[in-house]
Amino acid sequence: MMKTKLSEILQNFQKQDTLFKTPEQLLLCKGSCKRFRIEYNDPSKFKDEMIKLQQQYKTQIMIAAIPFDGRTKATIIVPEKLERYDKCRLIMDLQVTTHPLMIEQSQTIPDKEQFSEMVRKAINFINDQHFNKVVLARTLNFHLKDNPPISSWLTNLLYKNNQGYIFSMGTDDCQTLIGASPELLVKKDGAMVTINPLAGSRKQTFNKIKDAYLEKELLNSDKDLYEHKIVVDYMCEKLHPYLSDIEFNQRPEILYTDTMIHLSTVIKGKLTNNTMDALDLAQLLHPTPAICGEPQKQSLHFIQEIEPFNRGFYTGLVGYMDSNGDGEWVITIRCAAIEDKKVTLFAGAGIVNNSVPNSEYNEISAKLTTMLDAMELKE
Ligand SMILES: C=C(O[C@@H]1C=C(C(=O)O)C=C[C@H]1O)C(=O)O
Repeated sequence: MMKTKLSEILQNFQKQDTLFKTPEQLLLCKGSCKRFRIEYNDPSKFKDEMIKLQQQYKTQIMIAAIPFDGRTKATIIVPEKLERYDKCRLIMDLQVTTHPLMIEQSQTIPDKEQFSEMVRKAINFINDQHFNKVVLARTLNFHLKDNPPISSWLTNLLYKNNQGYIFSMGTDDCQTLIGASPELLVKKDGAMVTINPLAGSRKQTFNKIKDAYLEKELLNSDKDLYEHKIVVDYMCEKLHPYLSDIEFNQRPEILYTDTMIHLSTVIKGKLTNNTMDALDLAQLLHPTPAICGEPQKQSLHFIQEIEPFNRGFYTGLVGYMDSNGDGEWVITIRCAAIEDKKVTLFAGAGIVNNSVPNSEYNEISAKLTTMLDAMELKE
């Protein structure tokens, strides 16, 4: 079997190219592709557009980035030439690359005080029974002196996140979306459907004894188990009409990322309705309470009102679908949006009635480290 070095694949990777790596395979589109920006006000219209493009260009695989909400257009990539590598064909020969950055300006939006105020407001709304959970986010903004070294950052993300879903995609002529998400929203492979919600988090300490303690603490924390259960219950309720033989453990498991420890539940089932494709399933679930809230409508409205920025692609979806309707969609977290020399990092945390503003702020700082580490920066 011919093997390929990952370092060779990444050579000359440009900000407009597309890479999507799952734990099993890597999709790559270097050079020419067709890129479409499509309104996302109405998910079913977006779906129609995607199918139309698939038929028009007779393409095997389409890659797309779907925004958090209708304020941002989605991006569909129709590759002219797509390379697909199975994991077993890849030689993981990457090394951390160092690329010192000159930062002209940096800013946290919202700042600590504003964020704490947002959390307190959310808790008031929860106590007044407007919703049970809401996910609030913050951003870290950098203005660089030079063009961002995207291929170095991508190399570092790939090096450090062996288990995750790594992506870099030109979402517009001058925009790039890059990140390493640990969260699979949905995978469809024939009739088999897998979803893997995460919710409930601790910052990894990299000390075995302390991390083992944190694992235990997470697995026994009523607050985190409740946050997690809200997501699992929502997923099961949404999928129930379309899946049979739904299987999952009643108690969540532990999942490690490069920086975090999460509660995780793998849910598997068999599609009973063979007209549903991977995008239908993703749109059925998005936005989940792992990144929005519960109930969806009220928490979404709260987020749109209170967060002092537009999430754009953050907490949206990135993934692919093939001409059989199979594909994988992951939640766009642990990511950055790059526009020329401006880089915006995003992260969020689930708020429930007994959340503590300072802990949520720190949890977000920990989540931001995935991108900061790749950029060799500190908050
Ligand atoms: C919202 C984010 O992460 C989500 C929120 C989590 C939580 O609140 O515990 C855990 C994983 C993700 O579902 C993020 O990383 O930005």
